[in-house]
Amino acid sequence: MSRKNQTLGEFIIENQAAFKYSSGELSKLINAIRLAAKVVNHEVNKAGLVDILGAAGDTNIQGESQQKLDVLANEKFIHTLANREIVCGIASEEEDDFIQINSADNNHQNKYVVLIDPLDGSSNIDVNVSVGTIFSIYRRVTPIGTPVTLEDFLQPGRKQVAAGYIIYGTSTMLVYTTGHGVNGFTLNPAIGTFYLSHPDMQFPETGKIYSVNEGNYIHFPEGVKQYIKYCQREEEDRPYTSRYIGSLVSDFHRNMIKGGIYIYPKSSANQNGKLRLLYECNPMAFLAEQAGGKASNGFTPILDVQPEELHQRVPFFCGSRKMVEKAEEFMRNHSD
Ligand SMILES: O=P(O)(O)OC[C@H]1O[C@](O)(COP(=O)(O)O)[C@@H](O)[C@@H]1O
Ligand SMILES: [Mg+2]
Ligand SMILES: [Mg+2]
Repeated sequence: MSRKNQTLGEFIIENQAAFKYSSGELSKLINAIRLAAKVVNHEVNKAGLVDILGAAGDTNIQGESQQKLDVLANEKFIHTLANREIVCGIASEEEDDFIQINSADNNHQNKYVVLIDPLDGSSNIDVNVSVGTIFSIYRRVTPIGTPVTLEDFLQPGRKQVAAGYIIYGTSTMLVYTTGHGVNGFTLNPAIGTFYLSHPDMQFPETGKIYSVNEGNYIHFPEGVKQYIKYCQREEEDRPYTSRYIGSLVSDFHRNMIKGGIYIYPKSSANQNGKLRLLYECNPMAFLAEQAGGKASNGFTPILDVQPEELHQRVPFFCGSRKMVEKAEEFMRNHSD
């Protein structure tokens, strides 16, 4: 039974037995993510002091200008994961293709693939607003002893064995699930240890916060426009409050604690929206469902969407169950 203020290390060991394939490898993997999180946290916290603010000068496969911290966080996570004999492949927002990681005996014995958004909320890095890292973990489907293939990464979200995020905010937290609820751990920077501060996190069934970039309003589908109008009307428990940090991890985290909905819909400019299915929407959807919330593309649960490409985008509706259901109702009733 998890105890408040238990360390993350203790929690991982104690909960390992609850995991179906428990051979200790997933625990080692979560421990590696914990280590990489601390390394990146250290860099984020002193970002203004050393030369890691601003653009790195390259663009990633999505045509986005890479920030120096995007590149640094990407390197730290890949390096930390690759050196621990647990992963056979890594895919990242900042890498065009997936990275093959062979086991020390050269026999492709490792079982897990990891997909990461090394630095989420890149537009907020230089302005000292909270950012994050998102991770998603699958067991490979191709035979052990053979190199991983794209097939190992293009699994529906429902197949995830673990997912989570790190939020580098007023405090640094690691929030994750292995399919047995969602738990949040806060880093004590003085001693570099994560403690269980938010056991069994739950989305309130409904809330009064909506998060959407209204600057894109005119390009939104009619269903989203009508839902935003519904949120703003003086009726019942409305109007709701608009809150949009512009870092998915931070908007999600706030909504999970206070109740709310985050929407990044398709638009006339982006037919599939902006967020990436594999390393943004799937992990957040797994967390949302494990915390009693809901996540869809406006119609279908995100976790049931069959991925086709590594960096594919998907419209994203996520948060308190009743609010997402209401938004879906508007999408059904107001098709473009
Ligand atoms: O500036 P916009 O278009 O509202 O987009 C903000 C969204 O884009 C993101 O920054 C995309 O993630 P990255 O920063 O990892 O590319 C989300 O964190 C955020 O919710
Ligand atoms: Mg992101
Ligand atoms: Mg990113």
